[in-house]
Amino acid sequence: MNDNNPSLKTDAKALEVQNLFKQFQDKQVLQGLNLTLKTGEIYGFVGKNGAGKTTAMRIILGLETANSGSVHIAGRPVHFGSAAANRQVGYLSDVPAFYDYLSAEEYLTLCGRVTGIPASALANRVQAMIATVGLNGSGHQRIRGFSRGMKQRLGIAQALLNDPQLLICDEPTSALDPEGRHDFLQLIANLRTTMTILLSTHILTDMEELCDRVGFVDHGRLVEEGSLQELRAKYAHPLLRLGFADAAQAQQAQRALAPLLQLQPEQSKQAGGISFSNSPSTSAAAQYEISLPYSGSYEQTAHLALQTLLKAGVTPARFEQVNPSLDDVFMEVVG
Ligand SMILES: Nc1ncnc2c1ncn2[C@@H]1O[C@H](COP(=O)(O)OP(=O)(O)OP(=O)(O)O)[C@@H](O)[C@H]1O
Repeated sequence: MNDNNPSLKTDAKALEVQNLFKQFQDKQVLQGLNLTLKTGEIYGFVGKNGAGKTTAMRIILGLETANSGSVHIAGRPVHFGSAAANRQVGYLSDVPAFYDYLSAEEYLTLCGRVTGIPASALANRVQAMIATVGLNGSGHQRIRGFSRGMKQRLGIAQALLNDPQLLICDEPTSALDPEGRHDFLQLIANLRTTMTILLSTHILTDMEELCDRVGFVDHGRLVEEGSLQELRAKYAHPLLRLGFADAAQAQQAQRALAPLLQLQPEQSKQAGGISFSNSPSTSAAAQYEISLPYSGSYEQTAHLALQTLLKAGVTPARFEQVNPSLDDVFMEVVG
């Protein structure tokens, strides 16, 4: 697929957003957003509700005007309402809308006609897309009977119909159950290297496996970006997490470990200290929990912590190494 796709063979940036500003009434939504996607990468666009992700995506798609700034796709400028831009980009919304009295094949054929795919190529293209998204056998079925996951697959088929250089997915997994999410993410992973993909999401665990890079947007600005490895190294410190059977043991452990790690017990977890978890939903041992951030070797830290606890006469009910998740990094950057 995409053998004729020039963006995958040139040095032009797949997407270049420069200094984008957008105001709705008196609300400044985008405040100098810069975003550059390398050709062929999968990029996670992450931000809290209202950070400006959808607005940015709509401007990239030529569906919304910007007050100032520029958007280029594969070196070509995008203007509001520009059909040329739409041809280069495939778009999938969180809950795509269809004419659900049509079958998947009829719907894709209609979309292909509207977007000008030559009649001679259309039938084959529709079948190829149905196969790509794993809807074989369901092409004749009315969309009305499709599950959400199937609809999302059909949405991807529609987005890919024009052989876009850039695929933009806005919260594509938010309406799916875990199995639907898994299948959808696998489908996106299979598209890796055939095109450039920009995915916005709140479900950060979905990004962990999939994205080559992640960018955090906050108040309409890109505040940080990098590979997960880079972001973890910069922001997220690994933890030793220890669970205790009761509060007394946890407090005793806390006193013993505090001088060892040169941390004051009253420091908050965010400040890199020791904290108690008292979530009623967790097991007894997990309710009295101490988290110890560390840098350097896990083995050395774990030995030291265990020796200290044994000396203090406290036995942890649970002892685990916790690697920071993307959620932790996100909280650190925009929390
Ligand atoms: N057409 C509009 N008119 C007025 N305000 C708007 C319009 N579109 C978006 N906004 C406002 O712009 C802000 C950013 O919205 P946007 O949808 O871009 O954020 P988002 O990061 O995609 O958030 P979410 O994850 O909740 O979709 C919000 O405060 C929203 O209410």
